[in-house]
Amino acid sequence: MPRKNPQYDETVAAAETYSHSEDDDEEYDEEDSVIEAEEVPFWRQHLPAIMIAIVATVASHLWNQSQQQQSTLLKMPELSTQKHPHVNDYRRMANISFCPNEKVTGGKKFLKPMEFFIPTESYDTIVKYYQADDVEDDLYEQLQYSEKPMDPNLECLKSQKGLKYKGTSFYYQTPELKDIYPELDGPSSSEMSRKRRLQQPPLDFTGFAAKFVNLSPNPVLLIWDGKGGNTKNNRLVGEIPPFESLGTATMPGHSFHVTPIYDTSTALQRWAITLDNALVYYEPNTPEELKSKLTPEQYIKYQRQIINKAYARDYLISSKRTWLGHFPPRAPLHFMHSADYIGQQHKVGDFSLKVLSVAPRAFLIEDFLSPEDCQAVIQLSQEQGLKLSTLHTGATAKQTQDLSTRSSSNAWLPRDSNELTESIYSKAAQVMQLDPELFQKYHDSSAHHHSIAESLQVVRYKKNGEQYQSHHDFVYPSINHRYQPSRFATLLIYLNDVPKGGETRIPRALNNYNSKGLEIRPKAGQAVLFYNMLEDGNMDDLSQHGSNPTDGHEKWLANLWVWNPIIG
Ligand SMILES: O=C(O)CCC(=O)C(=O)O
Ligand SMILES: [Fe+2]
Repeated sequence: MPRKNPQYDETVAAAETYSHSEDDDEEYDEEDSVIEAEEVPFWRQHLPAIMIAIVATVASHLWNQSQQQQSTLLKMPELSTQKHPHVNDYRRMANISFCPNEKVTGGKKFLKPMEFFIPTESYDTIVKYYQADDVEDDLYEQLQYSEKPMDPNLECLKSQKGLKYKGTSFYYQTPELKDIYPELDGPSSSEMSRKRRLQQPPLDFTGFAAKFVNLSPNPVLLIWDGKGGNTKNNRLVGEIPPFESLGTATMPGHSFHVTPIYDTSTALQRWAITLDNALVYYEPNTPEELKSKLTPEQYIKYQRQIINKAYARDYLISSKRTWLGHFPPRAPLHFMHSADYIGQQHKVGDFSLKVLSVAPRAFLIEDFLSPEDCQAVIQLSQEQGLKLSTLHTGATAKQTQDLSTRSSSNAWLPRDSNELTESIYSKAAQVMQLDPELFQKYHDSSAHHHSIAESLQVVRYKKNGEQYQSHHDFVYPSINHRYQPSRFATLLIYLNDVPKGGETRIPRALNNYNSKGLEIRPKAGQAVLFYNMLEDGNMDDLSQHGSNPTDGHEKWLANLWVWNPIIG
């Protein structure tokens, strides 16, 4: 997995090959990054030296960090290294059924049943998904399982006749304006005036998430063609290992291509991406060729992608949204606050959450921190030292710095830095109605079994126009991970008042009035909670957000990212 170690320069980070291991306490950073494609052959040639440099850099970083933390460490409860009970009976296959007359419903408003059809060749792969749940094979490492699968769905699957298997699951139906503004949808308004009054003004931001899948047995590089179609503007998005995928935020009409990893001048395939064609496949071989050519390990990975492709098509038809996740769909384990209409209030203990946006779900929490606490957090981050912020493109990519995308600096504060950070974590858990025990500091390879929260990321934007372009906070997990870990929710905590510029912007927030979507002016001590995932397990493309450039005033905020179901 990519590390967020700021010392990891882009050349080194690009040298990382894909791996499932969580090997230190490093955390993800955001996506949307690009680096010069021309650099790639260099690091390929120098791979051994670079690998040594990685080990040395990470080791020295960890050592520095442990030294730093020891000096500030307080007496905190012993952290568990056990798998937390909240994932104990987790089943990846829980939200689908292959049995006739068994409707799987999410049991919630806006969750609608849907049918999907997958090829019958995928029988073995489906059985293995059930078996992996039985034995908790979290990274789908076993090719064969000795135990017989237990799930009754398999009997139903076996008894199905036909060219495809039919299954049921559910999708989240994006609310419409009439749901969000019930007062404008009253019986008094005639059909004509209702239409006039309920209309999203054309949004001035048209970006969206796109996902690229590599169905070839060779790794490829994904390259954004850049502005103006000049090859000089080409930017590397990242490497896509065989039968894996890579996502990035893009704009309509932008084009991308893939190349072999040793020859960035040969475009194997090129796509112009649109919102209704935002999930694309590089598939140079026929299924028959692949069947004869692939190892059993590769073939099952290929099959997982084929099932996902079929599911994605049916999901798009039902929900009208791109499926950015992986089959089998799995609703988040964590509680999600509902958001029925703008202005709705939820009382949670000492806090009140006010709905700012229904799609995506975003809430304002006043008085989350006192002005003194805000200052103390800023000071703590300054003592630690802020470093230029970095970016990454998801589970399969590296990270880098791109000042035109993200120009701020940041510092990371673990939960147990002091009593104040400790209290921020308990408040965050309270606001999200999640178990505070799950918000642990995570620091070793078993981390994903016992924490759902990253360290607090304190961010400073200088006053001269620093910004963060629209991006998604979710990451795209590998298809070969039973938990499909991703950033589920973001809690933004504003640490100072910013009278002009620097607004948080959610540019695609559904609303009746504003072409800019939703803009939030930072106010010290206020927090904003939004979800990056939907209740059907898909990533929420509408959660795309950014920070407007500052305009004469510094901006300070803290990000707290919460993962579902655990940190991967
Ligand atoms: O600065 C903001 O308002 C948003 C920050 C953000 O989206 C991030 O750091 O991921
Ligand atoms: Fe963000």
